Amino acid sequence: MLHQILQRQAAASVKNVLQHAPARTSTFALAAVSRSLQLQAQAIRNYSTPSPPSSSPTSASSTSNAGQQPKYRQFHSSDIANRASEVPGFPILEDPLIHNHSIPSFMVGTQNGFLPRQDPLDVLPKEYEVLENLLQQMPLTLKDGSKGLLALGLFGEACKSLPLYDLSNVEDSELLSALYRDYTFMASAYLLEPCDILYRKSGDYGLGRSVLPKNIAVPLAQVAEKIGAKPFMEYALSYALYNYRRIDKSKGLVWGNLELIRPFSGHKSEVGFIISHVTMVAHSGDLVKNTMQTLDAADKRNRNLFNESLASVVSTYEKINMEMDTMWERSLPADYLKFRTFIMGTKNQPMFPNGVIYEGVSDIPMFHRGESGANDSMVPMGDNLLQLTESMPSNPLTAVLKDFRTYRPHNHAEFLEFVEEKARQTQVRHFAEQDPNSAAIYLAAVDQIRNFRNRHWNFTKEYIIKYSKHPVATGGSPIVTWLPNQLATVLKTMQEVGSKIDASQLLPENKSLVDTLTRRADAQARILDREVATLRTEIKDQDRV
Ligand code: HEM
Repeated sequence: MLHQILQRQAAASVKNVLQHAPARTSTFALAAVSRSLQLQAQAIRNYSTPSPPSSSPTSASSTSNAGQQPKYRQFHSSDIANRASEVPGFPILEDPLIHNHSIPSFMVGTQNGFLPRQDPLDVLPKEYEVLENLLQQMPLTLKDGSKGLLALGLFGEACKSLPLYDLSNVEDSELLSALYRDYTFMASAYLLEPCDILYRKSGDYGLGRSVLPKNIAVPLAQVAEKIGAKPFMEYALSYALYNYRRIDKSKGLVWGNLELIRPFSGHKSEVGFIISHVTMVAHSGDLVKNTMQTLDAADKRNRNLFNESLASVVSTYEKINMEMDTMWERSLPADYLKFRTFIMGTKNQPMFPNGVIYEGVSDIPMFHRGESGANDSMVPMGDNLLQLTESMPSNPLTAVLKDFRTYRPHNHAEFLEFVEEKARQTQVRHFAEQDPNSAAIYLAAVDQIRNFRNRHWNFTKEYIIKYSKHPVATGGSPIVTWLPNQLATVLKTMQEVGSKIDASQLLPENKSLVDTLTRRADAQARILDREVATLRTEIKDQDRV
């Protein structure tokens, strides 16, 4: 396929640039004692803002701030400081500290990347067995092939048997993460059960339940506050990245060795959909490492190291994009809408015009975006490193992009902010553009983000728009206009960068690389404009965000 050939050409040419570059003059030093001390202070600042003392979950006042961004509980951070690598200004774990149960499960690392530090806890302890059993009986199709509570329309009724668990004494971060995942599954299944029933009958979603009962709402708000999350299903903290089990514990996070912990539907395509995210994010440790090296090289104005590090960013994104391409066969387009209902949100969704009241938590209705890959951190990291975020148009669609960045583990959000700020300070794009062959690598890196977003736009057309005229995606963004807002910016950046490169200074292979990438960006920009114009006439409310 053309795009794969072009990808390979890009990688080969980037390698070529490097082969012709003078030998490296410095190496990236990962650990420095003085830095470690600063990191210790930083880590303690990041993780020790104490939360207010928790009281009984049955008291409304104890969790009344659950709709806002909660405070963070006290974490013991000495381990973080000792095992964090030298990075200019952000503690990144070199060692995921898998035995540590007092720091957050999600912390950016060079091994675990954006995945949790330890594999998710797959079965709840015995004291939560009613919750565990409900979740086991919940999916549309159970493991033995029989119909589960959601298929029978009995889930809401069955929830009445759930005790009001008091989570005020739970401090173990692994257990907190599992409880958060499981209560968010309970909440989404409960709120969206009527929509799924109607959708299966008529293709319409109707209205969801507007009150979350206190035996789900209170413990959910409580656990969300403890881990610093919103009290609603999230991409990383619940549905996708805290929802896999290794079949053989000694083997890697690869397709064939992973199964799902919590399905909504139990359909093979749901497994493929979720696990494909995990196998992509399994490469994110390298992405973090290479991103940090690129920032460090730009900071030091070390051209050779910059070229080498940015080329490694390109090749890591290439692996991630190749993994993404397997989605087509792991999760079939015609199946997607069979399980998608349950990952919808309560914000910007016609099914929840008045939001949701969390009984026993607050009388003010809450609105939350639904689970979405938009809350993955790999592309936002690339956007920030390559300074694409600051090129996004100033409009309500870009405001949605920024809002999505608050729906992720706190440490990921802080890391993204750090990368954005550091890239701005060191002027990554400008530094790349000062040298034509660096600019060629920069263009190849932006092209990987294009590759991701373009395939992704194809997914959206083939898995969703082909089968549904519902105007908003699971995260609450307008289905036709939001993704193209970002893809168009990427294409425009490629056109700009490509047109400024002095071709006479390029290695011969890079001449054709730059030419091919720039021309393709031109063509895609024209096609995208036409597609969006047509789809806007077919699907309503595309200007509403
Ligand atoms: C069948 C496959 C997929 C479909 C149909 C799909 C659909 C969507 C849709 C409709 C959005 C718009 C945001 C919203 O939810 O409101 C979105 C955003 C996003 N998704 Fe996916 N997605 C798929 C797979 C993936 C995978 C495997 C990843 C990998 C991490 C991913 C990452 C993203 C990202 C990063 C965004 C934000 C895009 C941007 O910034 O331009 N998605 N997705």
